[in-house]
Amino acid sequence: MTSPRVVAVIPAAGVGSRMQADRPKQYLTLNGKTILEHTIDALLAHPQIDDVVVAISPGDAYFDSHKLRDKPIRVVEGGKERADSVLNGIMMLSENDWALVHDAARPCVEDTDITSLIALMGNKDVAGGILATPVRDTMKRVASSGNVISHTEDRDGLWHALTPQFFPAKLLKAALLDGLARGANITDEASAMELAGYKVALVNASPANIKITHPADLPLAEFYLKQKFSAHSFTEKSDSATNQKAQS
Ligand SMILES: Nc1ccn([C@@H]2O[C@H](COP(=O)(O)OP(=O)(O)OP(=O)(O)O)[C@@H](O)[C@H]2O)c(=O)n1
Ligand SMILES: C[C@](O)(CO)[C@H](O)COP(=O)(O)O
Repeated sequence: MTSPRVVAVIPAAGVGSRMQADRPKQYLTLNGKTILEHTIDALLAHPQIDDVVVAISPGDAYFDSHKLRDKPIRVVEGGKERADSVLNGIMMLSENDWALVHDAARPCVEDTDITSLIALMGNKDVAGGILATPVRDTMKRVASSGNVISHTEDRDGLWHALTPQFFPAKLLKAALLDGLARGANITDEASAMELAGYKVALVNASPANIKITHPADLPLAEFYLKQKFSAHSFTEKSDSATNQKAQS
């Protein structure tokens, strides 16, 4: 029996209001490429990802000018909320596919972390999983309004959910439809799967996989992308050196 396909679904239909830029943040340029192109290229480059679906806003005025349709991807319309965009993307998948949902705003994702996440496909104890990183700061809860601390949250066992988030497309589609129908606040795929009663695993991943949200995130993402690129080119150089040695 052939193994299920892994299809990346990239929600890229946001407006980026918190970035306060002159365009949606996924079309801001870092190191010569748009954030969206960095993210698409990172997923297309992963050997275990079979297909890429991108959800863009119906009124997107940037996608075509950046020649992104020239890439081997499929494009769908995004929706009002992120969960709607994800659902529209998942509608393009077959029943046996696994969906690897990854924010367009996270271009710094490490391929090794994606590999670790996809390995969950063989784990029968969970429905799927997400990349995550442990909370490092003391976490405070403020009173309902204002900025006065009501108490300190126990941070033991607290994690930042990242993306990609990886589940069988059939289960995720049903969980999203049910969660949205119930009016639940679905801010990531795992919250829909948890609501549906599934076990979801965390994969401890690089904290460099930031979601570019505010202006201060841009230079940090630029730094991480440069690090990634130099690490990959070092690997390619050392691999080719090894191959040359093997052939000599
Ligand atoms: N209706 C929406 C809203 C968000 N997204 C995508 O979901 C990802 C994470 O969302 P977020 O960081 O909140 O992006 P925005 O919604 O664009 O940002 P903001 O909340 O600041 O407007 C982004 O890649 C964004 O493009 C989407 O596809 N469809
Ligand atoms: C999916 C996500 O990136 C996991 O942390 C996050 O929930 C997206 O939230 P946003 O408000 O749509 O940026």
